[in-house]
Amino acid sequence: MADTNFTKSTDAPNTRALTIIADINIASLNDFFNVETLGAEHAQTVNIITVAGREITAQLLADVQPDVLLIRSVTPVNAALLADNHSVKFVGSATIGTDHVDQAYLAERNIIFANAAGCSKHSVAQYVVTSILTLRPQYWQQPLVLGIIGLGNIGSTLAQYAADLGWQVLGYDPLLPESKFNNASFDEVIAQSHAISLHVPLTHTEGMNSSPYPTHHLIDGAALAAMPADTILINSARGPVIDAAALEANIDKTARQVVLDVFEHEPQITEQLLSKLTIATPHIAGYTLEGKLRGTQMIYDALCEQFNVTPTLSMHQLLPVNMYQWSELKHNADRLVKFYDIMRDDQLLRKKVSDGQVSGADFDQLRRDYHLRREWQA
Ligand SMILES: NC(=O)C1=CN([C@@H]2O[C@H](COP(=O)(O)OP(=O)(O)OC[C@H]3O[C@@H](n4cnc5c(N)ncnc54)[C@H](O)[C@@H]3O)[C@@H](O)[C@H]2O)C=CC1
Ligand SMILES: O=C(O)C(=O)[C@H](O)COP(=O)(O)O
Repeated sequence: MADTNFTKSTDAPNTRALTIIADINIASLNDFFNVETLGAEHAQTVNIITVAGREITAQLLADVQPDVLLIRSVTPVNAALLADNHSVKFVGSATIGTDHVDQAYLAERNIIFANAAGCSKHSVAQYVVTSILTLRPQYWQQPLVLGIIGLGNIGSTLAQYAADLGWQVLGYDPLLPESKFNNASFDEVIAQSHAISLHVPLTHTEGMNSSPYPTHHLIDGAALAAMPADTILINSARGPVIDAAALEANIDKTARQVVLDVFEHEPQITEQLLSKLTIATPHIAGYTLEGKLRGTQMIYDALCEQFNVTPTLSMHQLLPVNMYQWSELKHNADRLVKFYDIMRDDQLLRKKVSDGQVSGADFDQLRRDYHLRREWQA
């Protein structure tokens, strides 16, 4: 069994340097990971090497041999990444999704893994409410039937916002018991909703992330054909949950309004697909200050647990005052859609089209330079 003790036997206590390789897009890394916040008995110095998530490679991990790897969603963590590394004891992903991490392999290597479940659930749910009310302001006055596929942290948070707005929720989640919101079949959600929002993990029929209810291409040509043409479709889960080719064909036929924050072939997007979407954003549904800091906090807390130290930093010490209350916004049509100007994010993405596509580099740059918005307080 691999050694999970962070203190190497050759190091005298208190002379230990802790080396962390981290995705540069993790918020407030230096605030959360330093000698004071991790406990001086574990690290007299903390070296953080920040790298773009897509540039965290097997070679880098073999050369640096860090103790800790902190990632977001764009770094696949698997045997290929870690085969020549013998030092990593802890991998933290400051994200909700875990489809990029081979957790069985990490367990085999006795490497502790932590993610940030639920960290941006309000941010993503607020993105969805904002997109619907931006596209169809009439639903301030009229009840909307909102279909929600996946009723975990994000789906159930969205369902609560919908209920607060007087909307009807048709929810489908085969892995949860029936409930007030988990009240419909997949076919009913598809056929009877005015808007459908997807909040499932990316899973497959076999291999890593396999599930009895796989979500890869869950929305395929057949599902799209059964969906009324005026139903809005929103995907802020993972791109491959929708079959992109079938989606393009369906939009050509129905002129459906489609909102995508995630794309099957992310980070590239073709101009052809983009031109058919009503709202398109570069995977930023969860990018609020609160959502990102909560993600960092959660992996910091998990590392502290491994070190057996009490966390000393709370994200609330880093957050500016937040005066935005759902109890006020939900009664004020104008203020809610101005609170988050989703069309600005859409336009910034469209401006990046060049030679028939948005390149991966431009997509990533928009995300790196994103002005983190605020969450409204539920
Ligand atoms: N666009 C963005 O910025 C973000 C995207 N995400 C994505 O959203 C996904 C969902 O996030 P959470 O709600 O926090 O996850 P969660 O794990 O709390 O909930 C997911 C739910 O989906 C259900 N589910 C699984 N397979 C299903 C199927 N075939 N049909 C219907 N329901 C199914 C599960 O039972 C679970 O209740 C994440 O896995 C991630 O990929 C998460 C955060 C930010
Ligand atoms: O939490 C998740 O899951 C997400 O999709 C993130 O919000 C986006 O993560 P990054 O792509 O910034 O790693």
